[in-house]
Amino acid sequence: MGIMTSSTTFQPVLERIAEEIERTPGSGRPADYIPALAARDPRSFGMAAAEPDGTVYGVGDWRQPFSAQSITKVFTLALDLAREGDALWEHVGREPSGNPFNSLIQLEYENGIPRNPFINAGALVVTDRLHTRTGDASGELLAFLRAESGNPGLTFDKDVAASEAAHGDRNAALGHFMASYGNIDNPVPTLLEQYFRQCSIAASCADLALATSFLARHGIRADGTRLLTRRQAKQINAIMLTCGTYDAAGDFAYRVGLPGKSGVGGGIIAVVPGRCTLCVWSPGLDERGNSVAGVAALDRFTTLTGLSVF
Ligand SMILES: NC(=O)CC[C@H](N)C(=O)O
Repeated sequence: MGIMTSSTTFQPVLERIAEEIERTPGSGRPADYIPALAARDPRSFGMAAAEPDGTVYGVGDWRQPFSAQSITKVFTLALDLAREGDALWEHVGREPSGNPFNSLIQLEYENGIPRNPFINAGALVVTDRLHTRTGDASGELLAFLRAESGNPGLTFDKDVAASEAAHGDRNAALGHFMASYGNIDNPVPTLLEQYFRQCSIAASCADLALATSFLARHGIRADGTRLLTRRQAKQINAIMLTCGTYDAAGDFAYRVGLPGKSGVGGGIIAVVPGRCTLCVWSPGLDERGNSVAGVAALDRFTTLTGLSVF
């Protein structure tokens, strides 16, 4: 297959990738620290590509909802940045952490200011600030995802949220620790409830590829209104590239060459600015919490199409 031109449909390349993935034995394991996620079939695989005009292509389980988890951190960041602008960066950094997504270790050295908005500590800060500004951070997020995906049926998965809350000691520790530095406004239990609801949102590859399209459209929402300035959209894409897959961000950039964001539900979103967005889902994770087949599929996509930011 040659390098893609702007008029090419993405369907054949997605089909080819799905065939290749099917031929490679499934590897990785579903997240087991959130019991409700452990039950997923690691062989599930879906992939969608959305063009900026809303055309979506897909293969496999691309219409099956899965737990969005940390993918939602991209959207809460966008929603908060749109409201508060650069003041946010006094409360959370923009550097890769080089540590696992739920690590506590850097926080004390860095006085309760998390390295970036995509590790759990940073996402807690962003959700806290969005909650202060809107009174309902997770509700704001859900409304945004419904509007951008065009799917009014998107909803929270109460079982996943409850399962995570019941095993949420580490996120609670992060929240309380940052509160001790004055970097959390809301009561920590309120914040955790918001954060677990946020992570529990169930959505398909098609939904999430469409919901990410504002980043391919340089900040413009599905209805044509502007959420982010072009510069802010560029900034979020840059943070996805450097921090979106945690301590594997270097390897993800090396293999895939796109801004991306993973979640422990096995989903990964990625952006080809100006051209398309992608969402791939397969629940088997590597030891850093990224979908094994998902990264492989995105690697194949950029290799086969020649579409990457490099
Ligand atoms: N990497 C992830 O998807 C982590 C999100 C998960 N809800 C957690 O806080 O542990």
